[in-house]
Amino acid sequence: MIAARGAPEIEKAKLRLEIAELQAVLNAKEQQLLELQSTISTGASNGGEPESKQDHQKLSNDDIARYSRQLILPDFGIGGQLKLKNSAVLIVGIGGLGCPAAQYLAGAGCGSLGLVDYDQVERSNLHRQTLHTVARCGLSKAESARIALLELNPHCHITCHASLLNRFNAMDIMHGYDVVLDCSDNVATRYLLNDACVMLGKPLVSGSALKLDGQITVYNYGTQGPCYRCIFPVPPPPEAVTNCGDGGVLGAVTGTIGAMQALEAIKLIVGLGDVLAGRLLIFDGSSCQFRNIRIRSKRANCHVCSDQPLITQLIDYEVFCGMHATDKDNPLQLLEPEQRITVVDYQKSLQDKPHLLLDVRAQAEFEICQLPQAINVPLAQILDGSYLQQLDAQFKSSGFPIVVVCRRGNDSQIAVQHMKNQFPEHFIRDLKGGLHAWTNQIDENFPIY
Ligand SMILES: Nc1ncnc2c1ncn2[C@@H]1O[C@H](COP(=O)(O)OP(=O)(O)OP(=O)(O)O)[C@@H](O)[C@H]1O
Ligand SMILES: [Zn+2]
Repeated sequence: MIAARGAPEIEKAKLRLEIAELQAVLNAKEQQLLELQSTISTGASNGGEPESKQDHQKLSNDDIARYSRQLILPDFGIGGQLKLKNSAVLIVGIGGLGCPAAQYLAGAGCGSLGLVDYDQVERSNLHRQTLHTVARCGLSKAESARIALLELNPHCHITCHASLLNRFNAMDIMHGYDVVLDCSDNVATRYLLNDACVMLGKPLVSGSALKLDGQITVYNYGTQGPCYRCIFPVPPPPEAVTNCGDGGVLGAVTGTIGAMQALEAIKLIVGLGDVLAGRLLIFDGSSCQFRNIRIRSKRANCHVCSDQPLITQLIDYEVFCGMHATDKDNPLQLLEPEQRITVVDYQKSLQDKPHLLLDVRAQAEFEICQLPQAINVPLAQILDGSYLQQLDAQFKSSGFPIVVVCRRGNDSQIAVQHMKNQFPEHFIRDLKGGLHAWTNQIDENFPIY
């Protein structure tokens, strides 16, 4: 069943990745060299930290030529450019938001950028994560972004943190930066960044995007600016949260919000315009409308930013939110092992026999790819009972075994659990690991998304 992909293609991809990895090592060495050179000239070491304590007093001729179009802006000028050159910005998440944000900050001449991401580049990132490339699939996102950013602006000092930001490393990583950008994709990281920014007294430029919609605001700005907890004292229930991997997103939407995050960071550093604090900008990409809504000011009894905070050190945010901070290896474990069937067992013992294969993904996903014989019944129709009424009639006549499949084997478990309540005696199994397991274990030519 498994068809081998062309050997030269695999060889080519391997070589491209090897080149990218070597380039990442080379960049890290060049960065070390620059740091050593600056240690020799200043007599002090910054231990690989951002050069936030830099005090450039002058622009070079290269700076003047490079930044000329923004230098002539009356409210920006030499003073603004020098502030940017002496600034350090930390970007958490080098994905759909973090890539454009980093690109505009490096391009504008931000002196130091810190890039935090635990993940590696995947093909499904490329439509929106504009700093990564085909050749760098498999490379750490932080390293991949550094390669692209140094090509754009070799004067930018870039520090890569290719690890998960958590309560143990956050204060250490964040303390040297002037502004933090939340370009992450999960609630646990949002609370972590908020609390750490409040404790460290740093503004947090927070962005999010899903489907065709986006939002951006600045938390913890000045004495009156609310923090994330002032607005959301308690996390949402896990089932109310959707990420881009499940809900989908258009790259131009993350690009819009990421670029605006860079703009707010530049305004904060330079002292330009009205910072988007105490307001939330909502972007509706489908009607192309921006709405600016006022959000509440600081909450007098906020657990972290009030005068008598209850939270004075970082907590376990995954436990607090009941959600993971990573989307890696977090499969739902809802069913007992005997209520599930592996792709190998399904293929061997059931696929060629009469059975009902229900695919519970949304119709748009079913149209991308489907297993032979699969019938599309989106999860919502199973949960609202509308499909089960039909099924009841079919059961009485056929009694066929039922297998339920989805993309990764999470929704299929929810469907099986629901159906089992109605038909406890019937053979109903969830296809363990879903279509991803099918591609990985049965047919590598089956599309993966
Ligand atoms: N606590 C964290 N520490 C480091 N990186 C984080 C943390 N939380 C989220 N991220 C990173 O933030 C980025 C969010 O970007 P985005 O949602 O566009 O990417 P993605 O996870 O690659 O998307 P997809 O869901 O399509 O796979 C990801 O690259 C993710 O690895
Ligand atoms: Zn608060």
